[in-house]
Amino acid sequence: MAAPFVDTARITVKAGKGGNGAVSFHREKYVAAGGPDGGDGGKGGSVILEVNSHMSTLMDFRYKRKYVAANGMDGAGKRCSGKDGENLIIKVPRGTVVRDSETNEIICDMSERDKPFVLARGGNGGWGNKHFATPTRQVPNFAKAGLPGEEREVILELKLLADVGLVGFPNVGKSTLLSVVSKAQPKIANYHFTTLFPNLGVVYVEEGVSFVLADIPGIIEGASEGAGLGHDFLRHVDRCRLLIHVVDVSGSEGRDPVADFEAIQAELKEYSPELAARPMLVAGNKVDAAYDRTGLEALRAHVEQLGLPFFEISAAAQMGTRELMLAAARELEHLPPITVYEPTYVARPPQVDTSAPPQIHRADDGTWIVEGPWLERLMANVNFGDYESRNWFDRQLRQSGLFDRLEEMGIKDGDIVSLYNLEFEYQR
Ligand SMILES: Nc1nc2c(ncn2[C@@H]2O[C@H](COP(=O)(O)OP(=O)(O)OP(=O)(O)O)[C@@H](O)[C@H]2O)c(=O)[nH]1
Ligand SMILES: [Mg+2]
Repeated sequence: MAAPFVDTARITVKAGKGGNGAVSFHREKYVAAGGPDGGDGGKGGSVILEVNSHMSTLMDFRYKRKYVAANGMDGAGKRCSGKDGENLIIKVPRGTVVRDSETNEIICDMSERDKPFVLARGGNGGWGNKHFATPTRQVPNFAKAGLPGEEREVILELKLLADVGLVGFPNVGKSTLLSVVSKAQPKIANYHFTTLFPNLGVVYVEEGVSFVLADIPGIIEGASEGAGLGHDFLRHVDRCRLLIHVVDVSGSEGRDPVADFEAIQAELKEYSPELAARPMLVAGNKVDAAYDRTGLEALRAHVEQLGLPFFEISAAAQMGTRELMLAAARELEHLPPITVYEPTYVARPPQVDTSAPPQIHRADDGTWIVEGPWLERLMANVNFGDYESRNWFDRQLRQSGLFDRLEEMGIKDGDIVSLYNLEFEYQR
């Protein structure tokens, strides 16, 4: 499978514990009772979030879920303070929103923020006994322990996923286009619904000019009623500033480009009128195979009449693709970011028949791999950025009997379960 698309992750962060203060007394030859000289413990390291603008997904967080900063060192004699624990810096893509996993409250929004954010504060070091000598207590035989560091579980969600989104019927060459203009390697095949999860790629247009391009599953007529993969995954292009509508103009499948174009426009409108009205470029693809140019020219006339720019391309032969990307970059220059976080569309989860038993096998590394056609459909329709949608997904999984099956097979707490592009630790 191509690099999975991850727009949400759950991680635990733990700041370092403060070092303990020391109990120690000054010792020197011929000095009988030296005073207390126990040093303080060092401060525990904090866990700090920082934006890295080169990251565009939350992928890394699938593989590492626990982030622990270093503890402070204990104090020592001779008034030596313990060393502070080192801070742990976690890099997140710009646009990451951090929520508390229990209350779902937004802790911080790393969209506009260029300053680091302290997510979990390190515990203070304990005082050494040198602080506790008083005229009446000359031999303080105690010191303070370091304080624990903060620990919390948070959910990272990525918004502003891509600047430009590819939309169109299945099999028109959206993934091929992404693969030739970026380093992304989405799955490409000559059948419908090759792409099940969105793919992202960074398009470097010229020095200093780049944007993120998203390739999503194809949509078909009736998608708003749940046909094909439905249209819920359009949420992944909800926040794209620009859409590129890809149409197959080769006439190879006996399709009419103008009718195809209009059918997709209608589905976009059905999903969200706002999205349908987004700035759009239209790409007539597979011109290399368009032996009859009638459909192509009809589409060009139709699109230009609507006032939309039209591009003739062959993604496979890389013809016209650079011009298209340059035009996209030029458009983006004057399109403001879309910062509404809450999706304008509330997902209506489709009916998914989960009665067929899933296929389960155990990988060499112990991961439980779960596969099944209904699972694909669940995955394509869940929006992990949306609380309701996540709950719906959880419910469906539970009802499917998957967890009972896993328990029969001997799954233990802490084992990793992998469902397509989602991995989680099993907890009873
Ligand atoms: N002749 C020709 N074939 C192309 C071109 N671009 C893509 N194809 C072929 O069209 C088929 C579908 O390409 P994909 O890129 O997988 O299409 P898609 O739109 O991503 O399809 P879904 O993921 O199913 O929505 C593949 O067999 C490609 O090789 C092109 O410019 N010319
Ligand atoms: Mg595809």
